[in-house]
Amino acid sequence: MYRVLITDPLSDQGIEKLTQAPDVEVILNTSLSKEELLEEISQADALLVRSQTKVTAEVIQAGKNLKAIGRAGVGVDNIDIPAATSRGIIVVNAPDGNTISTAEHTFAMMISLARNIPQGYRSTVQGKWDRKSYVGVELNKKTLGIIGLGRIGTELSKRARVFNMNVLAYDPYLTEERAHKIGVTKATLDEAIAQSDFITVHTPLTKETHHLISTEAFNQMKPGVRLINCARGGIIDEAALLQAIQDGKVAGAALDVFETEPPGEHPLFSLPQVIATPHLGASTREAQENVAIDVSEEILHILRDQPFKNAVNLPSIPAELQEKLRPYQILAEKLGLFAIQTADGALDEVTITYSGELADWDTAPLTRITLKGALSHYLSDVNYINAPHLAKERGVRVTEQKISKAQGFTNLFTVTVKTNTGEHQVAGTLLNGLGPRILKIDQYSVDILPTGHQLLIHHHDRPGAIGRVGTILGNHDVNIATMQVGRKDIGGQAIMMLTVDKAVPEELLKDLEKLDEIQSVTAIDL
Ligand SMILES: NC(=O)c1ccc[n+]([C@@H]2O[C@H](COP(=O)([O-])OP(=O)(O)OC[C@H]3O[C@@H](n4cnc5c(N)ncnc54)[C@H](O)[C@@H]3O)[C@@H](O)[C@H]2O)c1
Ligand SMILES: O=C(O)CC[C@@H](O)C(=O)O
Repeated sequence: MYRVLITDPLSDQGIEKLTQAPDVEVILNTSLSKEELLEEISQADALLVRSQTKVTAEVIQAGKNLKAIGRAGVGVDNIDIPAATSRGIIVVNAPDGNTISTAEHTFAMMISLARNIPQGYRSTVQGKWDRKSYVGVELNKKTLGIIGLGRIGTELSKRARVFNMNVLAYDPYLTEERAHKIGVTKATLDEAIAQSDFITVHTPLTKETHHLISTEAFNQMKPGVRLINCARGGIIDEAALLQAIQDGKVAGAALDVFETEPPGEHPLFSLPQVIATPHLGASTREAQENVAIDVSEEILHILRDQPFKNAVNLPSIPAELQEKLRPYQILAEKLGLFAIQTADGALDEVTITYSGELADWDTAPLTRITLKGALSHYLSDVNYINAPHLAKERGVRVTEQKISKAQGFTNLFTVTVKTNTGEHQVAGTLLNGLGPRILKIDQYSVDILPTGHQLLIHHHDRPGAIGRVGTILGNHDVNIATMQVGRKDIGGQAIMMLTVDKAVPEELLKDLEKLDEIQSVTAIDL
């Protein structure tokens, strides 16, 4: 039974997938103290939040069984992603479900700002009939600068065009072709800032976007410009905005998000030109249901080891590629684990060479899995999420190579591990209908199923060597399931590769090493 802890209010219908799943126990508690959260998370397999719960490194550390953190929404700034990644916990969000709601809210904020609707409402319900103070401006023929033309920015641009606005869009990833298709003018940041009557930001909050709109930007703006932020507090510098409104440069601002939330008695609220909502962008019945459904499905898929798509701390893999790569996963992991066990010393480098059809695909997911296989020999808490991070932390270089020819096979997968004592290579393939096989250990050809307990013996090719090895295994009551021998030259260097029915005891290895013709013996567990 998987325990899924939900600590922020989510739509009841949205989480039905979880509450009705026979293999899931949902613990719903939206008023946990920090201590209670640390206690509850220690039992949970997954955590589901909106933006209220701060999923800090301490919380993540306490989640001993935690496999996934789901964010019902887009922004994951309340989750310590590096801490989750280094613990191998998958973080998923629901990036699509609240796009329309947030674009509509932004549009509502822009119209409210243009027409002083909140100010007019307040005055009217106070019994006044003040029509002079609230003269607004039309959106028609005005220029709207959109900073960040992602999902929400794009939806907003469609609505702005219907209102006959000229849309200037700045986004480092925006191409002329896409701008043309959407019907906006691609602009530089300076152009969007200097030429717009309304400016709205729709980027994530990052190092680059923190205070992207600050004093320098306000200085470049048209007098009478109006600003909207329904993305993240901190993209607009609030102190600089306050000054720009007081200086008369900015005619108004509509804010749904703040540098600190809740903002309390913010100095901006004393200005009549500022309108505000309490982070309501995604607060619609539809959006909340959508994001809760999306993230619940993702959590279920992760827990059940099924494909999922919205991981924030993993590169996204198209479903078609996932299907192609799936059969190679066992081969990748086993080759990594096999290769590392053939090597002594501290691991410096892992090189994965993809040949044949593999060379044409994005093999990054397989590289992660191979690395997971290799590192799991040393580390207990490694998985394919944290494997690259753990390798980097330990100074292990990881490289991929691609070769179109696969030596007569449809595909060939070679793992080379370099340690401070030498270099070892193991190659394998996926045989159609037969599954994974190890085909080469260093320069020796073999044909082994990558599973179970193996013994790799380097020896001199001498008569009787195989018999003596067999006798020692028999003396230790270890049954040989399969045996293969490979050699370079008659009477030269050779290997024996044995699959045995149980783990090889240490004394057996010592007895084998005593034989004259044996150079090295390695027990390999796959
Ligand atoms: N107010 C709310 O309730 C609410 C609801 C949903 C989303 N959001 C926030 O809205 C923002 C946008 O969400 P989205 O779903 O459109 O995200 P998105 O990822 O689809 O779009 C973000 C865009 O910003 C662009 N970008 C990144 N850095 C940039 C930079 N330095 N300059 C210009 N553009 C840059 C990216 O290229 C991308 O196109 C996020 O911050 C999200 O957290 C707020
Ligand atoms: O949960 C919310 O209401 C806020 C969501 C929003 O900020 C997001 O990033 O998706």
